[in-house]
Amino acid sequence: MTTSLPANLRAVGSRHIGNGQPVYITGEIGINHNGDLENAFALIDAAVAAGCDAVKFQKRTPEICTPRDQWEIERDTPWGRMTYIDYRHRVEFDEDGYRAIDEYCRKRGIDWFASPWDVPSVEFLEKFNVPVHKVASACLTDDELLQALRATGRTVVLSTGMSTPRQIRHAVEVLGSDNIVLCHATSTYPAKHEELNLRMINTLQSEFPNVPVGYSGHEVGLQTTLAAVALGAVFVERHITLDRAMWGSDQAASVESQGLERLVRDIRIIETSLGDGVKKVYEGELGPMKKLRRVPGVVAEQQAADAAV
Ligand SMILES: C=C(OP(=O)(O)O)C(=O)O
Repeated sequence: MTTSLPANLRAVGSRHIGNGQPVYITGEIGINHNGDLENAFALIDAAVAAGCDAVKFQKRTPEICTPRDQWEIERDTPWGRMTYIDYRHRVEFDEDGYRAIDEYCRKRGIDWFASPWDVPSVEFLEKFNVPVHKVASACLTDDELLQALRATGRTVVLSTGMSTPRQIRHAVEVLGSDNIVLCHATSTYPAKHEELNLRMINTLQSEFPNVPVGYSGHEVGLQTTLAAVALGAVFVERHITLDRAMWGSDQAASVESQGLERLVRDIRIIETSLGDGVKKVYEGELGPMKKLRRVPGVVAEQQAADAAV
């Protein structure tokens, strides 16, 4: 699993995340499937139609992830009134469910992975050949979980919402910097634009120069995620939904299928437009140069000489 790659690239199955690679775009299904495999398949279809590289889920062991004092609290759900712990089970897929998802994603030609929220969920996901694991911002301080993820040898995407710089540094140390992708995030749903702090992408790039940096967005709208790509994010994750009005805590801050198509289209345009930062005179500029420049230079020779330096 861990191979010797250039320092700023990370393996994701047969692909790579990092500079010079297409942005790895993930449609975060999370629990927006509401425990229904047909919804999950429809969301996978939407991600494939948009051109996403992957879909993502969240995997929890409800008894570990739900504080004991919350278990018996009753709530109204689309499936009737039930306790919180029963609801948490209702939105989890079992092994058969994930086998069906695995098969469907293979058939549709898209990667899938998940954020395990506890150690048994890491073991559960390891039964599948997932290309990468993700650490949710809420789990960044869970050293036991990070150690279990490190032991898998797979690339780990570490989200950094709701975290202090010291906590981020510690998590990077526990995971090891050579096998992770860092992800800037603000963990509010939806996140306010004035709290997105997108320049953190550059701060993370400077502090961890050999670690690819991405963005996990929870804002309303698409422009700010595109700005994240313009700032150099090489991994992007947005929640996706079949309908923002559906029941569920993450639906309202999610992107519907048409928005997702626009997002992927525009990310591909931006990444192509960013180029390599090396100045050149394009063939197509020679005609306008001839017409518009009063003092012609010797472009071809100079360009060849510059390239030789
Ligand atoms: C909540 C998650 O991630 P983030 O913190 O990036 O939103 C997750 O991956 O489950």
